[in-house]
Amino acid sequence: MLQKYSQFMKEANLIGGEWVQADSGATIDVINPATGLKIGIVPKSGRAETKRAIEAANQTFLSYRKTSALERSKLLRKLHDAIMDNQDSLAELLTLEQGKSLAEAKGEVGASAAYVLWFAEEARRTYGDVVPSPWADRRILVTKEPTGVIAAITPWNFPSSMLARKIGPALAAGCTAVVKPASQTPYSGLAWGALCEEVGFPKGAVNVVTGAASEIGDELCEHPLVKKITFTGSTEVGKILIAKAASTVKKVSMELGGNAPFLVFDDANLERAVEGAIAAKYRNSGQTCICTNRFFVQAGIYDAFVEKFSAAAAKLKIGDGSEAGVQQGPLIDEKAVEKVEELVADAKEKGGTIVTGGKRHALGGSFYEPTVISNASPVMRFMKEEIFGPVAPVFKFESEEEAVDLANDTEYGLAAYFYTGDLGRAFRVMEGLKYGMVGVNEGIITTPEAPFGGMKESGLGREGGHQGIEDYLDTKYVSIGGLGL
Ligand SMILES: NC(=O)C1=CN([C@@H]2O[C@H](COP(=O)(O)OP(=O)(O)OC[C@H]3O[C@@H](n4cnc5c(N)ncnc54)[C@H](O)[C@@H]3O)[C@@H](O)[C@H]2O)C=CC1
Ligand SMILES: O=C(O)[C@H](O)CS(=O)(=O)O
Repeated sequence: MLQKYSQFMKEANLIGGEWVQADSGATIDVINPATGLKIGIVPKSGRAETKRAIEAANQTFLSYRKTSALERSKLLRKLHDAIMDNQDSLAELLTLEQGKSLAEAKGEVGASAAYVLWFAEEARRTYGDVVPSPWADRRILVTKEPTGVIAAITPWNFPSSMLARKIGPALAAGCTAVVKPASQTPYSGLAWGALCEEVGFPKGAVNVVTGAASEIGDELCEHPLVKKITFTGSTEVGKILIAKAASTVKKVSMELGGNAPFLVFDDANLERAVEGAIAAKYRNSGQTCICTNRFFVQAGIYDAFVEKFSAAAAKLKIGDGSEAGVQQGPLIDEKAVEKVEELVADAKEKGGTIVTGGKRHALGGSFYEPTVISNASPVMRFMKEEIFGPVAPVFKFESEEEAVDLANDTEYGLAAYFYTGDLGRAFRVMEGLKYGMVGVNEGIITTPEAPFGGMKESGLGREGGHQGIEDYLDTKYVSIGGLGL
């Protein structure tokens, strides 16, 4: 039973340090995906509220940018501690609005804190350069300065950790932020606003606005005081934002859609591959941008893999994420289930065999059975379309070259995984895959120390790693003469 979340359930927007309602008084209902019941409301804000949030963020930026790196680092460490001190409450809120199991929600909150801690440390390492001057009487400096007001637009599938990957580096660099969480999962983002206030970030450093996505998005993309758009979500929306941001030449970071391949070679450790496959497919009920979308298994190990993988998938415990032991919750909404049903029907029409699952769960609502489909073929929609659900199509391949070609046959390039016991094959395949992130004999790879991001139409920029803060800094070259040297 969820009992601790209410303290963070903010039903208002945070603008310039004030918790306010929409100008019109309009609200949006927030629904628990597990029950279909309303859990609360949030303001339906629009352009006017967003404009005020941008202006508040800019006013605060004028002073916040002058804080020392050490000051910012200490504030971020306090934010890390506050998140961890409230991990259970924040996890309950996350499960309530998004549906994932409490265990996964706790993991996401922990990951959020880990990203904040990483950028607390990175805040003090935004080094510039002193360059040997070509002129005897001049000195050359290269400095790093905070970009300014940034706009962070986040998805419903990881409403906390996706924000951490944006707010963390922004505040570390000396930027201020206007955040637009997904309307399906606004409370985690609003809780971030409350936590930032609680630990002492100045009023206006973090502003959180909920409401009509396109209205808020247009204001964020068009307002001249917003210097950067950082977005996590679908490639379709990412392209809209890139185009709109062009009008004022804003910097953009885009973490977009995926179509992850998972290759299993005959020489793989089968038990390890099955364990990695379950983790890489069914985390968050398959609703992650780096979930495996296509399994490619070499002919010699195909039947054994399908048998063990489907048996493991069938054992997953399905239910309301707030219940103890639940491993897979509901999909986010009815539309998501209908998309999954379409893709499964297409596969069956084109010769796919349902080995386990393949239909809505007996719990009803937006629960769907963990599904494995064998005899998958490249003519199926799975090959090109992101499933974003607990369905695993398993394709067979003969040669290493064929596997890499099949894996790369997509406009996406976010994450890829493969299992092999052969070192030479590991390097050939790692270097042949056109993806921003590759798991070798591992199905879970995300960590703050590493740069998260994709190639091709999976995005621009990186989040995490030492690269993650660079997107929030501007480089300035200074040539100093008249020194009488
Ligand atoms: N590359 C990555 O790290 C990740 C990518 N994704 C991708 O996101 C998708 C699922 O998440 P969704 O939230 O459904 O994606 P979405 O693209 O529909 O929405 C993402 C965010 O953009 C907002 N939005 C939608 N239209 C907008 C507009 N015209 N202007 C401004 N904001 C707008 C939404 O309200 C939400 O806050 C999948 O394609 C998934 O692959 C999700 C998580 C991580
Ligand atoms: O939204 C997502 O899919 C996340 O990027 C996945 S992860 O960062 O939690 O691995």
